[in-house]
Amino acid sequence: MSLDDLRNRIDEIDLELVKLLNERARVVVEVGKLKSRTDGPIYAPDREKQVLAKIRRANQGPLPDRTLVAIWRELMSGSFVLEKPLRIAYLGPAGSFSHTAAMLKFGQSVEYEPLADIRSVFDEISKEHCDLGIVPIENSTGGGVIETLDALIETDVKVCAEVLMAVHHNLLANCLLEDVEKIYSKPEVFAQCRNWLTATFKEAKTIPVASTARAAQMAAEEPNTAAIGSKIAAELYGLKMICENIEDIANNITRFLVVSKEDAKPTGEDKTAILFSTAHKAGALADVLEVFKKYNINMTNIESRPSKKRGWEYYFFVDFLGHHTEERIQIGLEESRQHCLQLSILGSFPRATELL
Ligand SMILES: O=C(O)C(=O)C[C@]1(C(=O)O)C=C[C@H](O)C=C1
Repeated sequence: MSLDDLRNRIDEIDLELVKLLNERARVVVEVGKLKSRTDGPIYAPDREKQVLAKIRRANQGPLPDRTLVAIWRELMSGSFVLEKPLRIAYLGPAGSFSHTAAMLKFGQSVEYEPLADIRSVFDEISKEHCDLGIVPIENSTGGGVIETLDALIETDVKVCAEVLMAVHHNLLANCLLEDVEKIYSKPEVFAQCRNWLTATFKEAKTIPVASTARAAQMAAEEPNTAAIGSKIAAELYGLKMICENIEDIANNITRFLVVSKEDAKPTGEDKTAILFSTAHKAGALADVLEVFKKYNINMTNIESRPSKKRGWEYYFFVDFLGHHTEERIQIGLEESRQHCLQLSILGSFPRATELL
């Protein structure tokens, strides 16, 4: 076949695809009507997981799964607009890693709300000004994100999904490396680039700010100043990437949580996040973990934060495999409660198994 023949065939297929996509969209409109009658949440993380798993199973190539998943994510982004335009809050300004994670997860068709700090993301959900929020919770090099952990203690939002994203840091500036006197970034990012920073600079001052995108914005306005952030932030704020991939560990992954007023329905491959506090006495945490062992509750993360109410009392954050509606987990959590001052379920959500 000639090039023209092949292109004619592509044109025919494209027209069929447009028809099919709109046929799908008309069904989505019906789903939206049903949900508005039952007041159900628009974002259905369990169904999203099912749809993407079905697409992967059906794929016989030559397109890679990754391409089809990206297309279907964009389709579902369009579905939100047809059902109810979603507003998604993230730690801004535009160009932050949270922004990139949000765009990869929820696509181009939804509305995004950049906020000045992580706590504001939680507050916007609590006040129902936004439908969903996306916040970093832990990084494979730097560990837990304190602002997110504290906001989970202090607000009533639920966790409905998680997202894993590879994060690469770059030194962004409009001056030469040897002229850099000040570096702005998020404290967690300095921690992820600690060895590189000590090896590269003797004198440059590191100054913590709320986000990497804010750092880039500020660096663009001040002489002899750099920021550590993403390639996207460099492009948005007119900075050059003077050193690339400066993270100490190349495989640097951040886990984000999607927060909302409701958690997710079971998918068969879920995680649950809980928060509990124990009294300051010997073996208090061990007693809770003993119950987890008894009910085969398999933990995937544990973090602690001071209670800020009494000295040496802590809140513990635990993630484990399974959904809180499973009987084994319900019984296990009830028994755990007896060893806690307080225990709350932050939410169950589909387990993320791939990078975005
Ligand atoms: O099935 C739903 O609940 C939908 O909202 C439809 C749909 C889709 O386009 O397939 C949209 C977004 C996701 O939340 C999951 C599914």
